[in-house]
Amino acid sequence: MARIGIKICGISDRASLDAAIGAGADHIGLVFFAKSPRNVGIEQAAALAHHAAGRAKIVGLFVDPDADFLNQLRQSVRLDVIQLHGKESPARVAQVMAAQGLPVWKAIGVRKTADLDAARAYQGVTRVLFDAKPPEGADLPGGTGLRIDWSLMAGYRHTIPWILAGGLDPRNVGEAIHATGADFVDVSSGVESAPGLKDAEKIAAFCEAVRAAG
Ligand SMILES: O=C(O)c1ccccc1NCC(=O)[C@H](O)[C@H](O)COP(=O)(O)O
Repeated sequence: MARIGIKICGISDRASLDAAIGAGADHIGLVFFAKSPRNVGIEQAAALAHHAAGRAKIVGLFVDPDADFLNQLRQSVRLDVIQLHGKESPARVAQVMAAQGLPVWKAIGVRKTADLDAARAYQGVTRVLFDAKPPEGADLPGGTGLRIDWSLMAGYRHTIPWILAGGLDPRNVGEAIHATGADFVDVSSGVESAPGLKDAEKIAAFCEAVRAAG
């Protein structure tokens, strides 16, 4: 089996960034969403992206961003991937891909099989990221620690490369990989000691568990 991709999302300080890369994460998520405890400012993000250059890819995570914000941010922050984690339509996702000229990942909230089918509308996107669907009216659309019912994904025929997210942690990620066949996993709150505070030991344990499962 090829190496399983790992994204550690919601990094906001240099020590956690080094811990994630040192543990073997290949993608680092920077959250640009003011309501999130993981939100990073433009200067902070620029410094983190610069520090990670050549060692890991930087995924900028946005919730229904407007074009001005994306354009302004990209003047300062070097991104490798844009992750759209809001209610972006397939047409809006295609627009962002064309305008920004970067790989785009679209997050899809999953509670039932029909939610997996919803991903088919996003053909052409670089990857879809299946995350647990938060309850209606929740403050955050992601980084919630909620988990997908992995049995929905067993044997599912995907038509777009995908990533498994939602409630993963060092203890359950091996089982999640075996249950779903994921070849790319994403984690945020499962490697934190408090919301927004990454824990280097948990990051290392998570990456080790992914390697063991692969
Ligand atoms: O992490 C956030 O705070 C966040 C805020 C708004 C939109 C998305 C957000 N995170 C997206 C991610 O890619 C998370 O890694 C993913 O939702 C999994 O989170 P978790 O269940 O905490 O591992």
